[in-house]
Amino acid sequence: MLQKHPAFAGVQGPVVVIVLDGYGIPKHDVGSAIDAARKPTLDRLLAECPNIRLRAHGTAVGMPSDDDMGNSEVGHNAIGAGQVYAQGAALVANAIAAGTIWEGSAWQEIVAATRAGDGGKAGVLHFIGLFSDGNVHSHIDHLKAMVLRARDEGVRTVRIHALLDGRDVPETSALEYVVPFEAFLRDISTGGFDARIASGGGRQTITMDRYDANWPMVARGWRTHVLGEGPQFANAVEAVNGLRARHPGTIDQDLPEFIIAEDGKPIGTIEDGDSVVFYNFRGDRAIEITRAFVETSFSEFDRVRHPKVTYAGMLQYDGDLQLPKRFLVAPPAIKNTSGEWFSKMGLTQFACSETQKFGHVTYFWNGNRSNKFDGETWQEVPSDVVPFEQRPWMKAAEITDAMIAALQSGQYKVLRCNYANGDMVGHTGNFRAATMAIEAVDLALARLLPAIDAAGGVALITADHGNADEMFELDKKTRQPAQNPDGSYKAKTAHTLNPVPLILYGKAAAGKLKLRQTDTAGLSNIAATVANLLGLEKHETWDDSLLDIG
Ligand SMILES: O=C(O)[C@H](O)COP(=O)(O)O
Ligand SMILES: [Mn+2]
Ligand SMILES: [Mn+2]
Repeated sequence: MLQKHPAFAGVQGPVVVIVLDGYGIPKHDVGSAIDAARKPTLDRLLAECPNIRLRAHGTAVGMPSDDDMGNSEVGHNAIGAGQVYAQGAALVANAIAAGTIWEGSAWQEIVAATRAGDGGKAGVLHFIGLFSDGNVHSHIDHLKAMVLRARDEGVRTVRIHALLDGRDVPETSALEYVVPFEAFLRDISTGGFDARIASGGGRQTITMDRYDANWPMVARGWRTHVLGEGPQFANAVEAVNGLRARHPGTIDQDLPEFIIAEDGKPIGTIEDGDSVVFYNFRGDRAIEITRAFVETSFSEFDRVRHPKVTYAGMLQYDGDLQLPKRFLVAPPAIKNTSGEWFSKMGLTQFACSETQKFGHVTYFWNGNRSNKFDGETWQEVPSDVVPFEQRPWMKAAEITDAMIAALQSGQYKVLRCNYANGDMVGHTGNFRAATMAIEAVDLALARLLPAIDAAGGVALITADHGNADEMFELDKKTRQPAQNPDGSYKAKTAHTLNPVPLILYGKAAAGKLKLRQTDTAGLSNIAATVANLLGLEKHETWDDSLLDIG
């Protein structure tokens, strides 16, 4: 059990953690939607309340290096678990470097199903995944290593289904990946080995939906990858150029699907006897397409055909649901989360967000666990299914309504929510909309904070990583916002490497409680800080509390 704190009995009312998704602390005011936003509440909090900066990227959240930006998965894992685990990106890179990935039964079964046999028809090995080096969902180097290994182990035909990124990497960078990769595939396609990109499309158009927000997107991906339906091109370079010409101004993540065909026939439909590796390591956007492949009875959309394939995920995307059963690398085994221990202490917990971030504040928060702990209540506000630059307020008001109702009910001691705006609108690259997104969050806080005071509680206001703080690409050398020859700036859609704020709010804390800035302060220190605010000592596995009890 968590011990009573020796010096502090805890605040009388509830402790609320508010995650402003994608709200980093900007380095430059140029290109910062956070500087540009009118946000009187946040400005007042930063001026009047104890606040510090937290590290939210790189090794501080379990990424392979400090050049890696943070993301929602690793950020919410760190906040909820109070600890840093080596995350998917690092686990896969290590498994490839050490060669352990090839020794596992999953890889061997994938290869055995498609290896050229004596006379029998060898199947095709398909790789589907996000085609970039963003390292949030996937890394193209992992794909390269698997294609080479498959060739060396006797697979004859490889087909790649490339989801164009432009969201974790610059918004129109697809050809920087496609051109060298098609050249690499041509180089290695000798001696009877044949590897080619067979289909693809923008990641926000096909396949990579999450949290059941937009199944038609997954259906469209199925028709593309499995059935080979869509506009045809001779190769992926021509596809990207052709689609850009047909859809001027469309950034990579939003491009439509494409099919590579010869004489009108798609070169890489997925058939009985083939193997399929979904090579994203991150789960949220991998679960729906995985279900479409592995479930026998399936009613989310009409699959038309359900090929009998040997399917593997790069990781297991949901351990509780065992989805999928076959996976190449074991996911991090996250234990002793704050949700679990607060539950063991008999504390009631409330978690709320809108669909786009609902799994973040529940599943990721609880260490990738899809079931609730005792005493937990989860509330999902359905997200709009529209481009978020058209509705940058998203569901901030409705999440606030739900939080206020939960606070007024008096039923919960520990509450948490996620406002998706700064991140989801930040990913569109639309500066004006991102500014409005931050303003919507500020309005929401202006309503929520008085309800916390009325309940005698406190809030920790923070973020999981930056995004809206940098809406223009930075020059690689100077790290300043990069200008085009005509003086304009290039929009940036990805997360940032910036720290995030941690603000301690509440009349119940005023004057007595402060936050300690340390060199290493990061997201994984939040769980222990919450425990202290509840009058408890941290669990021994959690990183230190940042609460200064005066
Ligand atoms: O999946 C996405 O939308 C982006 O790749 C990462 O964003 P998130 O980590 O904030 O969800
Ligand atoms: Mn996020
Ligand atoms: Mn994001």
